[in-house]
Amino acid sequence: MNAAAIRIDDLAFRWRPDGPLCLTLDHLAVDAGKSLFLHGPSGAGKSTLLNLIGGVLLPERGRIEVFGQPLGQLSGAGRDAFRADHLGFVFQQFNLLPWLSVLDNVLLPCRFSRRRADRAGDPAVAAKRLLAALDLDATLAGVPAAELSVGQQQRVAAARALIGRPEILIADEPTSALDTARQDAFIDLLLAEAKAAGSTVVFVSHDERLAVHFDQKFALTAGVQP
Ligand SMILES: Nc1ncnc2c1ncn2[C@@H]1O[C@H](COP(=O)(O)OP(=O)(O)OP(=O)(O)O)[C@@H](O)[C@H]1O
Repeated sequence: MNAAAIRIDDLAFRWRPDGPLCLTLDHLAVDAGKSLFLHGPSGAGKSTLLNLIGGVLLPERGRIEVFGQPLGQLSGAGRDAFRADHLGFVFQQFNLLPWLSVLDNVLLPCRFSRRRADRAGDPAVAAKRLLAALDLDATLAGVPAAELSVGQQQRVAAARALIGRPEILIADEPTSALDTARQDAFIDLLLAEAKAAGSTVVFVSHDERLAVHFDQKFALTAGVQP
């Protein structure tokens, strides 16, 4: 059995057909249930690579498989459904819907994916459990996301990414707004919940100090050859 959750071979990506190469990568594999720390300087292509793994972007060359599914073999709609079913995202700016309550933000993936809703069991119960596990006060569940502090938004974004136990959890610099002690505490909570959910983690940061929390690390370097 192929235990790789993510497998990338011979990848090349450019934003415009006549533009420079943005990213090249010979090989990267992450085993199921493991955590990968992806680092590199600003502009090295970290967010671009996450979008390739999520099937939001397609490479010019190469192969990306997620749990044995080559993303390039799926249609656009197929990749959207695959992403909703199997991947949870924590974005750098969290991307919460400000007018929705904390609880409704966490429940969003269950609206877009029947599979995520089924795997959550009772989604509202699962959402409240995740919020508690991520140290968010239960009294905030009904509060609009717009009224939260940055640290609270981050925990809601993490709960939203984890609901319905996605096979892959992707986090793009989710700690950059926090001080060092709170970064470490948040990463520990995130990894503990990902482990409980059985999720494979890809975590991006330019701050290599954070690598100690993860099973595996991979560096992207800026400036690939055209
Ligand atoms: N939508 C886009 N269209 C064209 N070029 C883009 C687009 N998004 C990013 N780029 C370019 O691709 C390169 C890689 O960007 P990317 O955001 O992936 O880097 P990063 O390593 O995540 O950087 P950071 O740490 O600053 O977030 C940069 O040169 C950037 O200017």
